[in-house]
Amino acid sequence: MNKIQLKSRAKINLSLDVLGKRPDGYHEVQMIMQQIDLYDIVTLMDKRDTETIEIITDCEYIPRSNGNIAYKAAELLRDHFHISRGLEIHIDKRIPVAAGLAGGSANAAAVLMGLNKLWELNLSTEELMKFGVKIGADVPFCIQGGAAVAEGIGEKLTTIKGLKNVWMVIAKPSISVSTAEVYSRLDLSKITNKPKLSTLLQALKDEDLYTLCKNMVNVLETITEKRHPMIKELKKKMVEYHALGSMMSGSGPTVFGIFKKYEKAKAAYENLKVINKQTYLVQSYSKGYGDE
Ligand SMILES: C[C@@](CO)(OP(=O)(O)O)[C@H](O)COP(=O)(O)OP(=O)(O)OC[C@H]1O[C@@H](n2ccc(N)nc2=O)[C@H](O)[C@@H]1O
Ligand SMILES: Nc1ncnc2c1ncn2[C@@H]1O[C@H](COP(=O)(O)OP(=O)(O)O)[C@@H](O)[C@H]1O
Repeated sequence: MNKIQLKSRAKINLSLDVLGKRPDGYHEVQMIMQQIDLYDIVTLMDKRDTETIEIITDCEYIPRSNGNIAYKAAELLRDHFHISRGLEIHIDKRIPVAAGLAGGSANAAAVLMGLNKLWELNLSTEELMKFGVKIGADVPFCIQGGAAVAEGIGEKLTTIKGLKNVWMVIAKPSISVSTAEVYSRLDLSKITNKPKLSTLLQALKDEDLYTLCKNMVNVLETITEKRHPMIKELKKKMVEYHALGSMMSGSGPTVFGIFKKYEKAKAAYENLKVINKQTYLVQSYSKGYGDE
């Protein structure tokens, strides 16, 4: 095999709580992660006439050098296993960049999963996830896929029953947010509204979208919202267009709305697209990765 193609899916956070700060600067989190069917296409091509790793993409917002996290993922495996072959990584970007949707982490996860096959490394999912966390806190979840409670810095995962084929509208305002900056602005002593994990997990088990939507909380939301009032406006609009609930994903600025019926989601999508260009109509995704 000398070529492999994977869908590299985005995630949203159905809840996000920050429990503390570690000595290394990272934060202890507790969050519900849910993959969605919004994806980049990552193609890996084995190159035997060179030893270089090359990123090929039309997207002007991501690095083509070793600053690209997909490059870092390939470099990590190549150096660890002393692989003396080259690689082309083609990234067809559809997930908005720096959005709180883990697009970069999903690309890195796809590279690790793909190279495991292309270079016949025979690593288990757990082993791939250990390499993944060296690249980014969200990478292990992107390898596992589906839905999970993520703890630690995001790498300790418990698989849960997530949302099955639920319609959502995803709206990314045309502003970029730095995850590191959002975490650094968070004052742990000032968090008043925290998500109730057990209530949310029960709602997911019961497929009770109303209770889920009523109880979704992201403690990073107020931080990003303060700088970008557009987030609050988008959430308000989502609800006006009949979303059962709406929240910011991750460190933002993307806002998602959850809908009971496709028709309502479609109407909200059509309306929001007029005022916010990067708007998507998608379903939640409940399976893991695979060659596609
Ligand atoms: C907020 C979340 C929620 O899913 O997602 P995004 O908004 O990035 O999608 C994650 O916690 C982001 O994970 P990820 O984006 O992979 O983080 P990394 O690249 O490892 O770290 C970027 C920076 O964020 C901060 N960081 C990240 C994770 C964490 N648990 N605590 C932190 O303090 C650190 O300052 C770190 O330098
Ligand atoms: N393959 C990649 N895809 C997306 N962003 C990348 C990639 N490699 C590096 N980056 C950089 O990582 C940062 C965060 O990107 P991304 O993963 O899309 O956002 P988030 O962590 O908010 O979900 C951006 O500034 C981007 O330039």
